[in-house]
Amino acid sequence: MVKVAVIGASGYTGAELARLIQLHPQFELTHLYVSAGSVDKGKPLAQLYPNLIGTVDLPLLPLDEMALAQLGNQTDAVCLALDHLISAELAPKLLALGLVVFDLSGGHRFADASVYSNFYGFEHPAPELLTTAAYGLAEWQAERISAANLIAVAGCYPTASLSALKPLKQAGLISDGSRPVINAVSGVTGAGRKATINNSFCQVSLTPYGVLGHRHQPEIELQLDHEVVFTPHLGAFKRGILATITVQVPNGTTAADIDAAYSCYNDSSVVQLLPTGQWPKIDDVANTPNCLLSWKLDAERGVLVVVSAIDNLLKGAASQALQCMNIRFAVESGL
Ligand SMILES: NC(=O)C1=CN([C@@H]2O[C@H](COP(=O)(O)OP(=O)(O)OC[C@H]3O[C@@H](n4cnc5c(N)ncnc54)[C@H](OP(=O)(O)O)[C@@H]3O)[C@@H](O)[C@H]2O)C=CC1
Ligand SMILES: CC(=O)N[C@@H](CCC(=O)OP(=O)(O)O)C(=O)O
Repeated sequence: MVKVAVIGASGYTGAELARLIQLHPQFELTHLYVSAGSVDKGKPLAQLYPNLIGTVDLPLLPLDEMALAQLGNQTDAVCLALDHLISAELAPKLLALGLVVFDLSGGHRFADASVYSNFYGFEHPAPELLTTAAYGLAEWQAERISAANLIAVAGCYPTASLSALKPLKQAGLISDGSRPVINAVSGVTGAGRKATINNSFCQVSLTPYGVLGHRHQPEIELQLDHEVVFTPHLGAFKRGILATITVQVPNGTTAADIDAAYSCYNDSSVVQLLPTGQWPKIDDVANTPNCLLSWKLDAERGVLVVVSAIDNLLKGAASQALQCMNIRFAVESGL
């Protein structure tokens, strides 16, 4: 059994990940942590999430210096379901203890530290680590993930977008000089568990945010090696992301070319193509680890529309982290 602890376990992604690890036949969930001063320290996780009663019995422990120092003897891997800067500060300490670190935040997704000052609002505290991290988009980075001790689990919108776009890029089906246009809507759990005025029920409607400046635009561009225009939206539902992506394809592109590009997912149980004419819905992916894709081509005008749907807390975070853990420790799926 591989022993795993979760830090940030009372949050939305941490709680999902705790459940998935607990149910995995080859992982043992050892500890759940919150901050040293957390109002939830000492409470069983299942008190915060009663759907976990009988599944996860562990309490939320305060992560003080002593708990941190002991982790090296108590566990093999640690998952960070934390704010980006806190993750970036903790990761070097955990790696120094010999632990394998799976970071669900954006704290290690860029080799170039200047992205953190430009898009995240902080100077990265451990820039020397950034080139050692494997990007955790499971279907595309298995080789690097299997060899890394620091895995930067892919972002939620980037997962939806890249799952749709990478097969096209790989097949040369994105016109040179064009920028795919990604319009994506996320449910409110994407903003985390902490209450703010922007995620309060009566405030949420359907609106874009982060226009021409969201931190996921450079993440998508880096991993796609192609410029895009990305516009996120917040919608009045709990969980899920639906991305509608418009792509300019080269002259002469046929439906058979698109089919061939997406055949890379033929053996995937997670990323699945819907039959032509059937579009994914949020309800089809909420509470599942799947990414559902569907597309339509206007061959005459060279325009392709691809729709991609995921659960932001699962394929966009926790179940993707579990996929990465499966790859890193060479164990069976357990999803
Ligand atoms: N929500 C989503 O859809 C997605 C989120 N992510 C990323 O995953 C990370 C977690 O997100 P999410 O679950 O939504 O966040 P939440 O705000 O829901 O949870 C954050 C967790 O971190 C804990 N925490 C805060 N400070 C510390 C600390 N110093 N030490 C230990 N624990 C701490 C909080 O508990 P307490 O404050 O009580 O200590 C809580 O358990 C973020 O980086 C986010 O960007 C990635 C993909 C999707
Ligand atoms: C609806 C909402 O607020 N979504 C979050 C994205 C989710 C997230 O946590 O981003 P990472 O994947 O980079 O960690 C946002 O736009 O900041």
